[in-house]
Amino acid sequence: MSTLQAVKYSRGSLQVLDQLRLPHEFHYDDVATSEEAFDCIKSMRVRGAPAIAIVASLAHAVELHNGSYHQTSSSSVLSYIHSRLDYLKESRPTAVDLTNAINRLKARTNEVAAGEGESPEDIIKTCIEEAERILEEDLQTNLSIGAYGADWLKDTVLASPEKKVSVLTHCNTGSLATSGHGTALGVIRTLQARDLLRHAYCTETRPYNQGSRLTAFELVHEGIPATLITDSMAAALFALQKEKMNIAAVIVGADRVVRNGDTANKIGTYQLAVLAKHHGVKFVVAAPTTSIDLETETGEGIKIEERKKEELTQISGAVVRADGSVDASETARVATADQRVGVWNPAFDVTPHELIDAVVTEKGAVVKNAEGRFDFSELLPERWQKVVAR
Ligand SMILES: CSC[C@@H](O)[C@@H](O)C(=O)COP(=O)(O)O
Repeated sequence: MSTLQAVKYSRGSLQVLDQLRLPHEFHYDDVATSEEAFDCIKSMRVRGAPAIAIVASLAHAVELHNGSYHQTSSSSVLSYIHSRLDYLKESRPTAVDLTNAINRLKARTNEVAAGEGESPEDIIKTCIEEAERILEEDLQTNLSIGAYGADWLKDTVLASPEKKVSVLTHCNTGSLATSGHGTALGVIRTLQARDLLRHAYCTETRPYNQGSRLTAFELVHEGIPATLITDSMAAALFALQKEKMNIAAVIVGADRVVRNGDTANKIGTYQLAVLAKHHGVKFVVAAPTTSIDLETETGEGIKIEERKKEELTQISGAVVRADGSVDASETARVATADQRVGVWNPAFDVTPHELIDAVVTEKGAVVKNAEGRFDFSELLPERWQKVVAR
């Protein structure tokens, strides 16, 4: 079975799967410039914190590879690269992976430019190679998150190995949101591979339906036993199915985990954390360390993206024929509300750290300390030092 690929990259060429057409149609767009990447990210043809960072970095790498800078000085190439990266950073504000990737590319190109006799070509080559490393590292990162997450759940909620665990997830955090395997969905995949998973539930994830369009699709594609629910069914699921199905954890991804552990993720995550607490279900955030923002102290400092009203008042999909089959060649956009109604459409919410039991990263699982706070100083000693030194 082939794994789903959000991006296809070789040096000088980037193709990005148009996720707005899923699950009915597979179509890759060529993305060769920063402008094309900006549009692709903003319109959510690619989405998910790690995938956004990967597409921005690689699109700029492609742009550099295909450009001609032979007559330019090192300093002008450096400032060109940095201005393109700054532009890309504005495409979506909440996921910090993008900012972290851009800071990494800037720091690496600064380092090379500061060396003696480095040519514009050296700076360009460095930027391209660093962007490629971001892609390569992400897959390994996700596999590690999967392993640490499955270990943590096995140690924490599995009464006995025979008693497999069921979990609920929200939004999409799988291969389509990353370079492969996924974060929260990566944990579910690893549980399944270890024969520890009883059942996976996924929410529809209104208003953009990443859960029904993407996660449900990935779960079916991977042959994982799964059930789709609407966001509003989570409380009833815990009340009526928790004991029977041994639903032991909610596992979600993150767009930004700040210093005290408060976590921004897809709208609807916070209400799931409240419900999980009420029903004695563990609440786990699975995210790479690139989603951790040590600069921001608490969730109050996170900028939440607000999106256009049509995401609530309209929906698009493939046409269903009278016999129940889906005609992928015919799509329709339909109104689901009076188009004049006022709309509030925050794309993310912040789950307070009090409601989170563990943050699972590629370096291990972090739980709260005796004071009830997450402490990332041991996980990220260098980044921590830089922050506290300020
Ligand atoms: C591994 S992706 C983690 C998060 O980015 C994901 O849960 C999420 O909130 C995605 O939001 P989206 O608006 O689809 O980019």
